[in-house]
Amino acid sequence: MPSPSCWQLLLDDPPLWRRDGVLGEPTATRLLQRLDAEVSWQRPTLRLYGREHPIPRRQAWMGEPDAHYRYSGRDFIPQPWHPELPGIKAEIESCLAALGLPRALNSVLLNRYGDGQERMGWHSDDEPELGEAPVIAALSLGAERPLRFRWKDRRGPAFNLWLPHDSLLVMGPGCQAVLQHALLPRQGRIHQPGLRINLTFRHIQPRRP
Ligand SMILES: O=C(O)CCC(=O)C(=O)O
Ligand SMILES: [Fe+2]
Repeated sequence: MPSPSCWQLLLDDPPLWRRDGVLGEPTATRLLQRLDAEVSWQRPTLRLYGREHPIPRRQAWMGEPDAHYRYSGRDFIPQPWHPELPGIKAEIESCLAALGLPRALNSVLLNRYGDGQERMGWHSDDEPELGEAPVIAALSLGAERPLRFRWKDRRGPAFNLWLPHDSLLVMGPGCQAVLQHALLPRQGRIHQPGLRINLTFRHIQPRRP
């Protein structure tokens, strides 16, 4: 069980925490390599202003069979868990319990950014399937990149949270209601990070018939 002192509280209200060295080495690097090689990565298209655009990254959606997810107008049926992931999920659930946020996670969105140009635009993870005040636990593997946050009502300045290899970011209750986040492309030769894979574990409320 991780001790709460390992956590850095990066923002108080709403709460954002980060914990480094979650899996340890060589586990974290081996997981990065296995996921890169073994996951069936997809590049779906999204419809924007009447035109289809391939997403600027690759992704995969995994979890329990009833954890359907609607995202940007598309229905995602989860793939079965990669064999490494149920153990990681259990570890992250005990991390959340240590923060006083007991949650049963039943799905994960994996994002694969091949280089610094691959990215994710501004959004909140506030789909109805995630329920009221969702908690999102995101494990970062590979190249360190900043996740940028901005306030929906512009009450304060935007800020970066750097996410190193083998770190866990927890976006606590309330984050999705008042903040948006984005993984912006990195410009310039000195800012060319390599492969990064991010796993955002979630609890999806199974759809009622
Ligand atoms: O890659 C990241 O760190 C962000 C991923 C994310 O925001 C998401 O999956 O909703
Ligand atoms: Fe997100």
